Amino acid sequence: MDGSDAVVRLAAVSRRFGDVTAVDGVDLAVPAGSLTALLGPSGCGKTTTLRMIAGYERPTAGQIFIDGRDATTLAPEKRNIGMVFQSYALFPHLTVAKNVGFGLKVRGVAREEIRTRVHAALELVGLSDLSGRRPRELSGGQQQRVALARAIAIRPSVLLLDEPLSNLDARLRVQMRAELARIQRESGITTILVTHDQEEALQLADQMVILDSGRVAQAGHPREIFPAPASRFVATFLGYENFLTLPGRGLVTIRPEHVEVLPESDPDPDGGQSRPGTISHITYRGTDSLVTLDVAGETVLAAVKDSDLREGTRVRAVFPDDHVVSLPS
Ligand SMILES: Nc1ncnc2c1ncn2[C@@H]1O[C@H](COP(=O)(O)OP(=O)(O)OP(=O)(O)O)[C@@H](O)[C@H]1O
Repeated sequence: MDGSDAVVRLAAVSRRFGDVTAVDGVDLAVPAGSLTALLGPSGCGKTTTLRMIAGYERPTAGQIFIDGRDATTLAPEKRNIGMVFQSYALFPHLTVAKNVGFGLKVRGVAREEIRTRVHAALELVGLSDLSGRRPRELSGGQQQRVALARAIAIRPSVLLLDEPLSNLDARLRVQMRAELARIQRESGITTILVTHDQEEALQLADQMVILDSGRVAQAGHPREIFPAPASRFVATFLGYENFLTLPGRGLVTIRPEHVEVLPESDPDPDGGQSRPGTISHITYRGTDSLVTLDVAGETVLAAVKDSDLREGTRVRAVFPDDHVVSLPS
């Protein structure tokens, strides 16, 4: 897309802090109603990018457009942005309803209208019954929903979420992820989510933007990126663990669950290449076992279901063509 229908657009945006270039020439277009996930390892520039969109940080170069307007130097409160932080930042002395209505009150919205919008926002996040409680009387997941409702109630042009699920325990995180997907779909609100969790991005995003040292390493729909990472960096970040050179293919990667382990005496299979190797280690993981193979001095990981395999056994590691991804070397 050329970005003309984008709610948020970044054009060659950079941000330096002294010698550190936190964000380095990022172009980004976030279409209306979509969810874009900014993703990458610690220090890659996710939060700085989000803070520049929110207006808490100024770019040292480039431009930011919101709703088609140049917002590069606009104050945060003039940007019509809803934000949810890791810490939720709820007001402890205010009830849930007052927390959710806070942004509307400071914007001078009439009392009746505030009541209607607070009700709708609490309904959307499934908290209508708890509107009179204070934040300390809520679970982490419920506080999270209040923060979301508060951000949505102002009807922002864009909702910015900075690692919103990272303070929740693993089970709740998975539940809230599904809930966030539903809320975003139902509200149709344009959303930018910062996360270092690739599963979260894969599940939620219409567009994934993977950052590496402040630059866009790859951007696209999860279904495009996941099967075809453009570089070793992206592949590693998406959980591809095997990197090896295959004749006719050059440098390739393959996920452990796609490597097959056969008896050494088996013939080369159709539709794939294979290598003899030795099992150096087996880790039982409940639903499968992770088998570490030494293949001519290279380490190959294979996730196998049934395992009467033993350490020290000679085997054949098979790399099926349709799961082998070529990488630039
Ligand atoms: N105010 C600042 N002053 C100096 N350096 C900064 C500042 N803010 C960020 N940086 C640096 O910019 C780089 C990018 O930081 P940023 O917080 O954007 O990364 P991140 O991808 O959000 O990381 P994390 O996942 O750890 O939060 C890092 O090297 C960081 O140390």
